[in-house]
Amino acid sequence: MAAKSMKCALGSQLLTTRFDSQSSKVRAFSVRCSSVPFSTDGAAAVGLVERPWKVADARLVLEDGSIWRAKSFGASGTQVGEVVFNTSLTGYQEILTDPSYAGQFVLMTNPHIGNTGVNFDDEESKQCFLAGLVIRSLSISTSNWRCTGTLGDYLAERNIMGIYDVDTRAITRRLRQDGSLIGVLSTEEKKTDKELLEMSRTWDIVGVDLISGVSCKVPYVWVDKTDSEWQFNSETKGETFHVIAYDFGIKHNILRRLASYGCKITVVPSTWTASETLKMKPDGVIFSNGPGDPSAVPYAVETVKEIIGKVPVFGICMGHQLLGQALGGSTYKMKFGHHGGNHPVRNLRSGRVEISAQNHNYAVDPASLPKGVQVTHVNLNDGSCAGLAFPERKLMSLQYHPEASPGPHDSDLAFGEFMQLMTQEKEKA
Ligand SMILES: NC(=O)CC[C@H](N)C(=O)O
Repeated sequence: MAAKSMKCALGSQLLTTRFDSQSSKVRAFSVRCSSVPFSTDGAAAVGLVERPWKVADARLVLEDGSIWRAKSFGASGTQVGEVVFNTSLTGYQEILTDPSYAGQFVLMTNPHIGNTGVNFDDEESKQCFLAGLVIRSLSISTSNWRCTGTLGDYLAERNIMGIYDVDTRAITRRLRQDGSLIGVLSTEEKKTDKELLEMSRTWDIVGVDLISGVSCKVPYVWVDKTDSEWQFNSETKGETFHVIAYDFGIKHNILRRLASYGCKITVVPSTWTASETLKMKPDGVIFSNGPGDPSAVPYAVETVKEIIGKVPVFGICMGHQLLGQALGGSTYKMKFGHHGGNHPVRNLRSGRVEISAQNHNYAVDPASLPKGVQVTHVNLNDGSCAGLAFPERKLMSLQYHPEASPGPHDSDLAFGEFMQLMTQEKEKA
């Protein structure tokens, strides 16, 4: 009798299914769990026998003095960072690999995370730069045709801490009320609550250059495109533009979308000078997304200043904030920022509302911008500036993510607008 065995690795657990290929009947089924939890309420579990899959106790100590007890998965140790909440329902792997989260703990408001595991295609950068992951319930099993591993193993291999069985709703309400908070996550029992609190109160993310830690070190050429189901814009002319993309922490899908629109792309480090860029005679320049405080990177603002007006430029998120500053405007820190795949934005030129993917803690103050700069998009949740254009100086920018990944694709047309900007410029020459 021909029998086959299918194995699916789930952390250090093993799920084995044996089936008879002639009768197609499952003959044996076993699940071994040692690191993947069932969701249990921490308080309710008191007095119960410890579950075998629990890795370690962890504490998240926030700077307001609150202490959140949780269970740990992924890496162990002690880590400090700013806690932000993300309202995306899907796409945790893209979120984990978005370099703009460097220095931050991402708390997912969706309570059930890990159910699709991880795969090779959903990486948005070569590394996880975030401080850690905070979730309510870690899925006991993974089920997806692309799955190549579990979330727990993925985080452990990348030395990223995660916690589950923590009241993510209560923390989110606190962050909404009081604003973003610095926190320290620790699995080290010998560290006292006081020590961890002290650590959270002496660390700061404002004024720190986080871009230099995530940017590439040398230029490289990007060629990968998105798959065919991403072809939303039938009006692309198929012209080839050479685009220089400044890597302030660039997400791969920005590069894939540009490649799909027919661009030849050279990615350059954040410190690449304007004169080196202009010498390469690009048709356009992208200023990418990136982590941290836009006021902490004056060298990048200088570079942007020297490039604008000379070639068409498109700023995305951090790139948009740097453009705002380069134009003479100012940026400010928001109360708790925007993080998620469900933010409504109004395109003021078309009147169209786009549901957008967002991830930022800073915003451009439109009142600080000089005459001639147009606010093209507004976030409908709080009225903040979500996009700019200055046709005279061939620039456009968005505070959010037209490349999605994860998130809705409503704003992909922005890449088409950038192609138009480059076409107009080519026609003038
Ligand atoms: N996604 C990004 O580029 C983030 C921009 C900036 N670091 C902010 O938090 O506002």
